[in-house]
Amino acid sequence: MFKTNHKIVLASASPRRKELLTMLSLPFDIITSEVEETSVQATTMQDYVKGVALLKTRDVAKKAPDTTIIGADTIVVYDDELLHKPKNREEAISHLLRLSGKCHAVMTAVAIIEPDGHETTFVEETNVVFHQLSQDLIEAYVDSGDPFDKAGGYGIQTAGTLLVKRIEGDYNNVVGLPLAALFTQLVARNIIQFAKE
Ligand SMILES: Cc1cn([C@H]2C[C@H](O)[C@@H](COP(=O)(O)OP(=O)(O)OP(=O)(O)O)O2)c(=O)[nH]c1=O
Repeated sequence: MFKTNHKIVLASASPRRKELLTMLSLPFDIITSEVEETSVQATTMQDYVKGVALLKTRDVAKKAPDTTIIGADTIVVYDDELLHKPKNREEAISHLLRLSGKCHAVMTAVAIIEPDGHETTFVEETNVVFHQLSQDLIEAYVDSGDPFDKAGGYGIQTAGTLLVKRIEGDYNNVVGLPLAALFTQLVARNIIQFAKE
């Protein structure tokens, strides 16, 4: 469907991002970054998440010259607060209790760094409304182990889908990579083209 003459690297250890990028049917490698995400200072959540995505992507760009690097970061924001990946059972339960019956925002920032150093960043936002959750459902879900590697403490693509009443925006953005918006940027930057037969 598409073609590229760029060597593309995904700067992510997330299996979900790998799966989503695979949907473009273009070859890419994975190189993960080792940066400390907490070092980013920003005045808005959008700037914060962009800063983290850029930090990871720049770190990988240093290790992989002559390539186009794509990196991302996903945050869950409720009531102007960041709900990080839960560190333990209590924190996972507390995140889900807070989100129960309410609407929160999932923001994913994407950074693209081209071989000449050109940087593109953007943030995509999806609103997610949770059902009113019972304590039994919250505990059973937390005890499944699913929340711990995920921002906000749930995965919409796994059993966490049971928590979700509705969403407004791109589903893939919640999973970790707004593929349609990324595609638009890759075409606009002429990194990928339509492969006409
Ligand atoms: C809200 C939500 C988050 N997540 C995941 C997406 C991200 O992988 C993770 C947020 O953590 P990130 O720090 O964005 O990503 P990561 O640490 O998994 O991977 P890397 O930094 O190497 O790219 O939460 C889901 O899988 N489903 C969901 O519904």
